[in-house]
Amino acid sequence: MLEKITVAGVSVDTRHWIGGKRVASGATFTDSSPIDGSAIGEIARGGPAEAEAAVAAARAAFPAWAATPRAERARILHAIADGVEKRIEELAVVETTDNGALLRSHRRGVMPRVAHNFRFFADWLLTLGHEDFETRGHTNHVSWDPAGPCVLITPWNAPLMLATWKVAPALAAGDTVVLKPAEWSPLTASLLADIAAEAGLPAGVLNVVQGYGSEIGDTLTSHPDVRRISFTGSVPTAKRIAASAAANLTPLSLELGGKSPLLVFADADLDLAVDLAVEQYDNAGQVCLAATRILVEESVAEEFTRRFADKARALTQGDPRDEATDIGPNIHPRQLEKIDGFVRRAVEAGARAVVGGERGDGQFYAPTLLTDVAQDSEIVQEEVFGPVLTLQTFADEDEAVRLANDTRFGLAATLATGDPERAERVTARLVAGTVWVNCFFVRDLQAPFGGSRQSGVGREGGTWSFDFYCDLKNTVTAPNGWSHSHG
Ligand SMILES: NC(=O)C1=CN([C@@H]2O[C@H](COP(=O)(O)OP(=O)(O)OC[C@H]3O[C@@H](n4cnc5c(N)ncnc54)[C@H](O)[C@@H]3O)[C@@H](O)[C@H]2O)C=CC1
Ligand SMILES: O=C(O)/C=C/C=C(\O)C(=O)O
Repeated sequence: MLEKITVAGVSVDTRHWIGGKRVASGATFTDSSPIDGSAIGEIARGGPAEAEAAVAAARAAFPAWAATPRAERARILHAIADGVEKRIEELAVVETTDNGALLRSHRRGVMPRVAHNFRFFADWLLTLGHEDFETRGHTNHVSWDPAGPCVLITPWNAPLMLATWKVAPALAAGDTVVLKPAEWSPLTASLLADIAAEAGLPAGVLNVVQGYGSEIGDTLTSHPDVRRISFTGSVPTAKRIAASAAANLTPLSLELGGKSPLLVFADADLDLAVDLAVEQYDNAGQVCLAATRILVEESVAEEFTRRFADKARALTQGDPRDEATDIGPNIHPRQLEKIDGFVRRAVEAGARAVVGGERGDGQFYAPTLLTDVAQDSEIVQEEVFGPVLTLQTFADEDEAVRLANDTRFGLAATLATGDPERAERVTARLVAGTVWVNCFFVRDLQAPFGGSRQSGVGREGGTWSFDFYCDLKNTVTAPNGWSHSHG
């Protein structure tokens, strides 16, 4: 196995990063590029031994990192952000080669957000107050104690962005980390380990292990020394992780799938509504937040569908490295099979493809809009995670809300309406972690982020991240040194 490979001109270490050292495994797996299916390189394929070593390193590093003053932890997080900013171009080209998402998005949006994740949580840490209050003359002092080693398991659709949402608050909180990136996009996590070491993060505070979740995951998630597990990915994997974590009652944060609705009311600005709908093809539909179920009021459905189809057909699908490309490939041949299976079964069940409905060359799937779909059908109820949207109509607000809420998910919802009172009424009735009104994907790290129902457990973002990654402690001190009062 080559210890270092060159990816789009960037040197990437293919080994694990454990206790401040590169560690190889006897076995490897092949990482391929979704752009053309070519092999990028052989990556270390970790198992229980590497998981044990990484947790041991995180455990050993914990006391010193937890005792590091907040201001120093924040300084190192800012230094990591500096390192990310210096290497935006490298991170962007490597990520695009690895997961096929648009290079222009990585350059201008995603990688700057990666740096921002570190800056935001570094700064937020310094604003976390010590909530002091009084009870019958006694003082209550609430402190945010570091919790311990955390296992962070992340997906392939936005690999470094989603990983650093977890890594940054965990490190800021004074925890140590074992990061397990997805096997379909392992590379930028390795670059992050280099950047963190260069920024002066002590050995063992951040560890990165590579490999298949099915081989390395259970040792990580059932480990008694692990104090927190944060996972983003699919519902079935979340259930396995939760079962494994149950052995030690390890607290979990789960950010899972979605089948979010876009509700278009007749009073909406229809051009805006169409733009919002077409935006759902972003990242080839591989976005948990995507509003994949378009619900349109009957009176404007025909006009909406016509305008949507015109826009969707004008999208450019192709090489994600080209500036002009709107939609790149899907991550893996297996994911493509899955997407195609969903569409074929939907069409067999009576759905009509108004736009797309078929595979393209290589790992591309045509942006697709399906109509004539039943509310209880698979295509309406299950997350496809590809560029496939459905369109249904509704007669009134009650029906819109009923359809919108009628899945097992509750991650997000988007409304297009010109009536602010309607927006307020409908929002109050929706089951969703985030609701956007006449906008989409406006994100702020201060906000709570997560899903209801099977879209997740818990919230991260701002103080909610510190609630999760810290052990909150209340210290009650008696006046004048002592008291036996407990009434
Ligand atoms: N952000 C999201 O909401 C995401 C949703 N998905 C959904 O999941 C479907 C399947 O995609 P997958 O890549 O198979 O997702 P997955 O949920 O299996 O993988 C996500 C991460 O979990 C790890 N993992 C897998 N099994 C594990 C185990 N037993 N213990 C610990 N970690 C484990 C993987 O290695 C990867 O790092 C997609 O079609 C999509 O519907 C996938 C990725 C992200
Ligand atoms: O970029 C964000 O703010 C959120 C992204 C979330 C996903 O893409 C996901 O988990 O799939």
